[in-house]
Amino acid sequence: MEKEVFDGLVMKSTGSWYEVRSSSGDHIRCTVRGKLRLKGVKSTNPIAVGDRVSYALEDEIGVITAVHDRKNYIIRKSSNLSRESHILAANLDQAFLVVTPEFPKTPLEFIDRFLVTSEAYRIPTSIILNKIDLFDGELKELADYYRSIYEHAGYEVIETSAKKNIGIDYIKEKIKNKITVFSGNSGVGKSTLINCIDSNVKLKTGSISLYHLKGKHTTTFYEMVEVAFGGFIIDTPGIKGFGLVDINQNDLSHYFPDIFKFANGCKFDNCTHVHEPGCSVIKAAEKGYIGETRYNSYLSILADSEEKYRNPF
Ligand SMILES: Nc1nc2c(ncn2[C@@H]2O[C@H](COP(=O)(O)OP(=O)(O)OP(=O)(O)O)[C@@H](O)[C@H]2O)c(=O)[nH]1
Ligand SMILES: [Zn+2]
Repeated sequence: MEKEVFDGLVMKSTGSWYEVRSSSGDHIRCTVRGKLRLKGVKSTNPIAVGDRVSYALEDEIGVITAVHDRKNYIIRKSSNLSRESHILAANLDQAFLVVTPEFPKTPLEFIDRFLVTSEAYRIPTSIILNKIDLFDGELKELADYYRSIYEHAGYEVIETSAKKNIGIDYIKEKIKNKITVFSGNSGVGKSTLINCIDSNVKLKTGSISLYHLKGKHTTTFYEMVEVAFGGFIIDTPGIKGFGLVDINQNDLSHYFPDIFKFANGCKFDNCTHVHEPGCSVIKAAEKGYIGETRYNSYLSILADSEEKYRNPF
């Protein structure tokens, strides 16, 4: 007799077993047997947090039989030397990048690099300007400066104070029934914020060591947590952006929507918008239509990718 197959959502992955949430909310420990064929992805882990899977039950244990098509995923190279990649999470509805203009200062270029990766992965991203309670008086200008840069670039900027309970209801509304990744530098208040959203949520990330021929190397697995009012949160402590995306120099401007919208006026199709004559991006930057800091980050990331191109190892 054919075994009954259920649909579930992967909440946790350790690389060897998975925690899958059933449609009724139970958590089932699952394994994978044999090889799961996945289209187009060469990765060390076939299943990641956020994956929707089919599984069959054998006694109390689930066996994952299929991974459903992903709408997106974030991936990291297993190591610098490796061609294999590790999928960190899949099917993300949105990312919240938590930043503070001071205490501690989140560098603008860090924000821009994060946004490049989230654009590349097609994950809608909002910027959360946290600790807004600290930015009154003279410091208000600084918060306004951050806000205006990213609103002008087309991103939603949400001001919050985890301490004074500002903006929290709005965040809750946005999280409801979605998979949301929280990211941001250490100390910006991610944990405090998440604790305000749902005080029962205790986020963890597990580090599991994998031994490769080239020596020890640590891989981080993400874990998803369900919030009481519906929805799932993934916390990504300390990571820089979503990790590596290989971006072709000609494609970089695609990931700056505020820059890319001017690119179709450029004289040359392969314009890098750095020095070319007849470049409408340069013109737009000079006229202030493109934010100065955004354009500078574009140049800086482009220079990095040129460097990598010349010295791939
Ligand atoms: N004034 C003020 N302080 C805050 C706010 N949110 C968080 N903090 C404080 O900022 C410090 C860092 O907060 P955490 O929540 O630990 O920061 P985190 O981003 O989770 O840091 P990591 O765990 O290192 O990634 C703590 O002392 C918090 O009390 C806020 O809205 N206003
Ligand atoms: Zn151009």
